[in-house]
Amino acid sequence: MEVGFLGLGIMGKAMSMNLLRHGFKVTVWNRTLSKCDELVEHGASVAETPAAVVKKCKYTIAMLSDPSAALSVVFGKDGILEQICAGKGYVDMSTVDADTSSKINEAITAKGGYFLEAPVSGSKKPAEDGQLVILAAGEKALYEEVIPAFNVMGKKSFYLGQVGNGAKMKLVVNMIMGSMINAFSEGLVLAGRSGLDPSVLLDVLDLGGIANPMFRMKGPTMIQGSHSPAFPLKHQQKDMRLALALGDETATSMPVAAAANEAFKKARSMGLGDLDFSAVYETVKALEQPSQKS
Ligand SMILES: NC(=O)C1=CN([C@@H]2O[C@H](COP(=O)(O)OP(=O)(O)OC[C@H]3O[C@@H](n4cnc5c(N)ncnc54)[C@H](OP(=O)(O)O)[C@@H]3O)[C@@H](O)[C@H]2O)C=CC1
Ligand SMILES: O=CC(=O)O
Repeated sequence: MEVGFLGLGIMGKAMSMNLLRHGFKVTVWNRTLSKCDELVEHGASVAETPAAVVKKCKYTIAMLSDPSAALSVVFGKDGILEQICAGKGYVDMSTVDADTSSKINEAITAKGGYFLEAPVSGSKKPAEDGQLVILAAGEKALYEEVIPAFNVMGKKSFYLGQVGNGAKMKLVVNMIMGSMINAFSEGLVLAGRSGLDPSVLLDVLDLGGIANPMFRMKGPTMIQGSHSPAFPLKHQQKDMRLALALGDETATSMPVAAAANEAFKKARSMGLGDLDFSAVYETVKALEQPSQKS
């Protein structure tokens, strides 16, 4: 199967590498073209523009940072719309909001193409291991045609119906995740300031009802103050912002998520946006320790 792949960041690189490893013929494009070199070493072809990828491939997958990147690759100069036509499919796996996905869907289908949104749950390591959870919505026929690619990139694919449902599901999941990492950060700092060993807290958590892979994986490096980016904090803050907007639309009160978003914004203002989202821990550590007397 031949596929195009747009966006070779942390996720896109790992996902397209998996496709190559499993025998797919892959044509890649990245805004910073030099990032294509490593994929070429593993057998990929390169195209100069998104339009050139679509011209060459029946199916094109995108994994881009945010709504503005997703829109510019479709609507911009040399973008997807210049070449999409009947018989070609476009699958956007970026995390965006439902409005962005719907705009892209309308434009692609107006040209006769097929569209599927398919954001993913899982980070750098699951992407490398082909263990993502894929949240697809849109054209069912396209979903069925690209299942062989999803099976290589992920461990489970959900088909969620109309365009927008994939985006919404992803935002709900990341809203929960972003709130959890904040509560976890506060717990680690509280343990330390209470004279407890935070690494013992990790062991206690891991044996109880709130044990989870995120605490298990991130806890030890957070305690060391190491936040090498797997999921960049700026993207987690984007997801909180988009989830809160979904909360506005649906009149859903989310005070916990709103507080978590403020913490991520604070982290960005401290220059931590390119680090892993676990760096929100540093904002809690940076808060002045209240005096014991007051
Ligand atoms: N990292 C993770 O753990 C996960 C991330 N996601 C989501 O996946 C998406 C990608 O994440 P990730 O790979 O981590 O992000 P990165 O920041 O590593 O990569 C972002 C990619 O988007 C490209 N890009 C940014 N702006 C534009 C633009 N205006 N036009 C064209 N290309 C652009 C970048 O190109 P360039 O190289 O030129 O900058 C790069 O290829 C995001 O939506 C994120 O929320 C979902 C699940 C997990
Ligand atoms: O979007 C991030 C993830 O870990 O999933």
